[in-house]
Amino acid sequence: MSKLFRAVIMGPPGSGKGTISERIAHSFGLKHLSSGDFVRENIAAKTEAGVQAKTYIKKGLLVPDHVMTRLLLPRLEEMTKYSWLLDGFPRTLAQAKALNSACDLDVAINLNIPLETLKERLRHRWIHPPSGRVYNMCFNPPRVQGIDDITGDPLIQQEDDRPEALVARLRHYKDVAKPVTDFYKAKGILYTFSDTETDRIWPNISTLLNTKIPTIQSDARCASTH
Ligand SMILES: Nc1nc2c(ncn2[C@H]2C[C@H](O)[C@@H](COP(=O)(O)OP(=O)(O)OP(=O)(O)O)O2)c(=O)[nH]1
Ligand SMILES: Nc1ncnc2c1ncn2[C@@H]1O[C@H](COP(=O)(O)OP(=O)(O)O)[C@@H](O)[C@H]1O
Repeated sequence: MSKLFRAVIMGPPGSGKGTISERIAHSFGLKHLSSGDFVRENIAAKTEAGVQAKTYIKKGLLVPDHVMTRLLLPRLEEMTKYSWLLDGFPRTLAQAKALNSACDLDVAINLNIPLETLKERLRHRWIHPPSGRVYNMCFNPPRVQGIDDITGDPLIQQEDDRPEALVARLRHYKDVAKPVTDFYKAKGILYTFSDTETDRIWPNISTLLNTKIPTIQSDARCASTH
């Protein structure tokens, strides 16, 4: 039977999901699917779910589960031929259950980063909102300070990356994420990585995926010869 590789990556805001997802996509040839990008695409295309999502995002809220799953699951159906890594979804147990009924995951990567580290990182985070590109003035600065490398547009700092807002976001994250990590732990696919530096976490994730991906893709190759 053909078997592709399917993973999710979870972690609090600023834990490095975006950064690590890019490295995984690049090193292992998986498609990096970001829920935030899907939301932005749907808003730009003015789909029904996109119009609904926009009303929540404008207020700085998470998109409700039923809107999010309606927006995301059809996109995953378009990906049945590909191995992928999903970043930013699921964020709640309801989303994890919806995803579970749509596909079988191989691995759930969970990033566990100390609060002080997250606060420090997000203080230095600058973003290019139209593309979602993220910079860090210490870790991966833009070529010209305050300017997006690709478009030359000015970069901005997000309101909710301010320290006071961040503590509330992180507390909320913990409450909502715990049932999701418990769900994946019970399935035996949860892999938690704890450190203060992405560069120290990355080799461990790479080792894990090296053990998981070759076997799965060789299955897929056998299947494709029939
Ligand atoms: N100093 C330092 N900064 C890092 C490290 N890894 C990532 N960063 C930076 C890049 C960004 O400015 C910020 C957050 O990283 P990401 O945007 O990759 O995180 P994530 O996608 O989890 O955040 P989000 O859910 O979008 O808020 O921290 C690291 O090991 N050290
Ligand atoms: N799984 C999800 N559940 C609910 N809302 C989501 C989800 N993924 C993305 N969103 C919405 O889209 C916005 C942008 O997502 P993302 O790019 O991941 O950025 P952020 O770092 O702000 O979470 C989020 O702030 C949230 O409102």
